[in-house]
Amino acid sequence: MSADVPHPIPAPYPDGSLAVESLDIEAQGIAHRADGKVVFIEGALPFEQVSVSVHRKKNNWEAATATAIHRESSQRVRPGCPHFGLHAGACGGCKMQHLHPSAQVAIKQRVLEDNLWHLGKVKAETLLRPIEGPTWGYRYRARLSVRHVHKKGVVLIGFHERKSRYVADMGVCPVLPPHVSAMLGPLRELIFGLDARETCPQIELAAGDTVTALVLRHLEPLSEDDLARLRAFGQQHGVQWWLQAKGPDTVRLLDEGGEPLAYGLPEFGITMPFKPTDFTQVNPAINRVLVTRALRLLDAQAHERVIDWFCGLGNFTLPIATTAGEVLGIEGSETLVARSRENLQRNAAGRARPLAPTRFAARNLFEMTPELLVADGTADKWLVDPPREGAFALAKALADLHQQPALRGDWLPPRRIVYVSCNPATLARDAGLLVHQAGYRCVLAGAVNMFPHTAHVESMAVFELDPAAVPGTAA
Ligand SMILES: C[S@@+](CC[C@H](N)C(=O)[O-])C[C@H]1O[C@@H](n2cnc3c(N)ncnc32)[C@H](O)[C@@H]1O
Ligand code: SF4
Repeated sequence: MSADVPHPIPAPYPDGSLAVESLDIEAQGIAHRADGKVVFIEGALPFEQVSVSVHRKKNNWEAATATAIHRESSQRVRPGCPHFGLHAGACGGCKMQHLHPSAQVAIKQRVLEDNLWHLGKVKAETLLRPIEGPTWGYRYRARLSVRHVHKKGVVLIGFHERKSRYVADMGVCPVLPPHVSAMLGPLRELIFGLDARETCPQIELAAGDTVTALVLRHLEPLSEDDLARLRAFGQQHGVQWWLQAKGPDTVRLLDEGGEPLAYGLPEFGITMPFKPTDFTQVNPAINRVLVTRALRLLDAQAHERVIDWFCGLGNFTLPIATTAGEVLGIEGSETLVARSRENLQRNAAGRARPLAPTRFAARNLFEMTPELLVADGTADKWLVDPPREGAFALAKALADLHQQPALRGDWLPPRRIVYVSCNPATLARDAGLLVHQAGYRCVLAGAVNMFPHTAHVESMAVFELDPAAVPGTAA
């Protein structure tokens, strides 16, 4: 737990109730006792006066739950989902539905700034306006657990309950697309009616712009009757069934044919077909804004070479190829690299302005070295979009090359880096390396509300090379 405490600290009230000062990213209110002890309070919001019940005590902090709210925050709103709450059995999928969405975004922005400063000793010169989108019906990807509860004679399909491995009893889920939320009841009935209802532990949702795919994980072969039940459900609800017998490589379509799963980036005239287990961004509306903003910040020119690190299936690479002179996309998964090559071919045809020459390569980027970086060649600009672990080896190789010019030869570092992050802690760590050891300035940073109502913080930051740091790199 960490507390970001503004000063002066409001005193507790004489009746023992507490004055809530701020909120942490787990949506716990933060207050102080008279002796300075920090209290993390579930269900409390900043500027509220609350009574609490303490359930954990340490020397310098306590964990508590709000039992009464004596003065309510103007940012408190009615949760939009009946399964949201603090009680046992409440769904653990969302943490902040009781807080106005704009206040949620403000917290995420502050978490980003705090991380940059505390972990990287970096302060962005300018803060980007946070990227916001729809707060409901946004979640086009989800992994739902399935349990047959004998005692109750039901099948549950949902996220886990708060702080528990039990599956929440979810009748609806307003963060899922409305047609998927409406399908949860019939889906429970379908699985309950399967011969294999004991051996299907998970359903994965992957929705594209027009196709909704469900991947059924099954531990035993499915009977012909079960396959017929799945087909009938698919036809009735407009669902494309995929089956997964073992690992992700075993995923296959139940019935070949039909429209491919795909999402569009219409601003760039690009369509991206994908398989339901490929990495795609969870929130397609935010993804469109994210890609457009990243491209605007990158500002790739026709004479420039750009490298897209951790490129996935080419979500940024192909849009970059609409303006840049040459693009290289590098990614760890061979499957995604193969898919990105197919997507390049598919999108290259029939364009008024041809896509720039674009290559893809598969490589483990956690093992990047200065030598490998030099071998990838000079690029004017980089787009970096790593997984939660961040891009430490990449930033470290850049720092090593900065500090040991003899390793560089003719190679030059990128003048600009647009870094898209799904973990502010690793972004801050990498930003610290870039700014303090590789000759960059952090010129912009801002939060991206990819997952409204959750504690998840996406963000982006832009780094500019100080031309004085490396001769020959002025724009
Ligand atoms: C946040 S996703 C971004 C993908 C893509 N830029 C997009 O927007 O869809 C991170 C990507 O990093 C890839 N990845 C994870 N670990 C990796 C590694 N060690 N080396 C290279 N790529 C890796 C994942 O396969 C995934 O495609
Ligand atoms: S994940 Fe869905 S069901 Fe769970 S609280 Fe959020 S909106 Fe409700």
